[in-house]
Amino acid sequence: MPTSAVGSDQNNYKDDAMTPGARVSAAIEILDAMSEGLAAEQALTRWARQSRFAGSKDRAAVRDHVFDVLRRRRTAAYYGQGESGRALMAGLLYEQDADLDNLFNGQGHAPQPLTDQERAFPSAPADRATRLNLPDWLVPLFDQALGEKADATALALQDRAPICLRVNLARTDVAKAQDLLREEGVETQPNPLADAALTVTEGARRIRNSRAFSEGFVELQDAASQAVVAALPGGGRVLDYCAGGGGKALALAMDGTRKITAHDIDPRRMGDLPARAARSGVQIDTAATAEVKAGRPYDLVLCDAPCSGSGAWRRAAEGKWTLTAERLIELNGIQDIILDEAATLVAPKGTLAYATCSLLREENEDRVAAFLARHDGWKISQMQRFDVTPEGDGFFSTQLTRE
Ligand SMILES: C[S@@+](CC[C@H](N)C(=O)[O-])C[C@H]1O[C@@H](n2cnc3c(N)ncnc32)[C@H](O)[C@@H]1O
Repeated sequence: MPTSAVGSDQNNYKDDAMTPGARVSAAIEILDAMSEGLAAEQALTRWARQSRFAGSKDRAAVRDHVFDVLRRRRTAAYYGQGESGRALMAGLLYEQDADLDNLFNGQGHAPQPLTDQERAFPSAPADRATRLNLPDWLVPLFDQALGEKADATALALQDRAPICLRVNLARTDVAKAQDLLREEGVETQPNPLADAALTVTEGARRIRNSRAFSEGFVELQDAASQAVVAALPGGGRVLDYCAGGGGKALALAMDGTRKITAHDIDPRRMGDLPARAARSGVQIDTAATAEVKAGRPYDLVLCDAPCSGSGAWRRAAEGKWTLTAERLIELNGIQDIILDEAATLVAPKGTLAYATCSLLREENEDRVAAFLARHDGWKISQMQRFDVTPEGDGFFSTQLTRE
């Protein structure tokens, strides 16, 4: 075990064995590893393996530093006057008004003190894209999609996302779930976006080990994502066409009125779904593409399509910097194919629901318009946009019905 990275309790494997400065050094090391091509999660995992001395609070603090930089990479680089891990951390901490002298003090494993040149932080950026922490090419797309909300939305994406839970109403009610969570040190408050949604206000790191979670009383799920499902028609045969890990399928199953089939082009993504469904006490069948076709028609087909994830860039901030115009066009092609395939599976008078966690018109309204231009006999029965807020992620959903 390295010794100088830890404080005076270095042999006790405490939750917070590292000094604040050592945590900054760790974040710098991880950001530098990312500039050599590692993804954030890979770089964090590698650091954690090499840093067994770090306690859970240390790991959480280092992770927060890294993801804070990813959300604010452009302003961090601007204030830090460079792209190195050290420059990014200095820029971020300057922007956060942190005590730089204390953090960059060269003691133990803390980073060396800032040089005079590093300390010459520039004044606030005049450039709009930098100020909004967006790549240049995305600014017009934000303007087109969000109009006067564009700046506020981009700025909201700089902050940490809320941690939301879905109370499994198949098992319990909201008040009982809150009590159960409270007994285990997790404080919550009702989230206005959906009846079963809670926002975690304290003890988020205890959720995964809690009885409430392990016994299926609550699931981690963004509140806007829950609201999208809550707006869907109840009853009947339902196909979750892009089920992935099954978050929406589980939410769909909760009211017990629907017979649910989950499908994904990559069935491995649904690998945990049977266990998650069993834990939640709900029934979800998984099916391959051929079985899904044989089993048509469905009263409701939900397409929770792959997308840029721009509405959820607070959680997956790397996407903001790795998305390209070419990839966006590629995603649009996939989204069109999914809608075309799914439309063939919907019963007469049935509903085709399309959802993305994207903010961009290209992935949302434009895909729906293109679908309607390709297919006669469908009409929009509902269309909703969810803003990026302290309550939930940005989302888009449309319900199309067969005339
Ligand atoms: C946004 S994710 C789904 C998330 C999931 N619904 C949830 O709530 O946890 C999109 C999923 O669509 C799947 N997918 C991509 N192309 C597809 C296609 N042509 N048909 C069906 N699924 C597809 C991907 O494998 C991915 O798992």
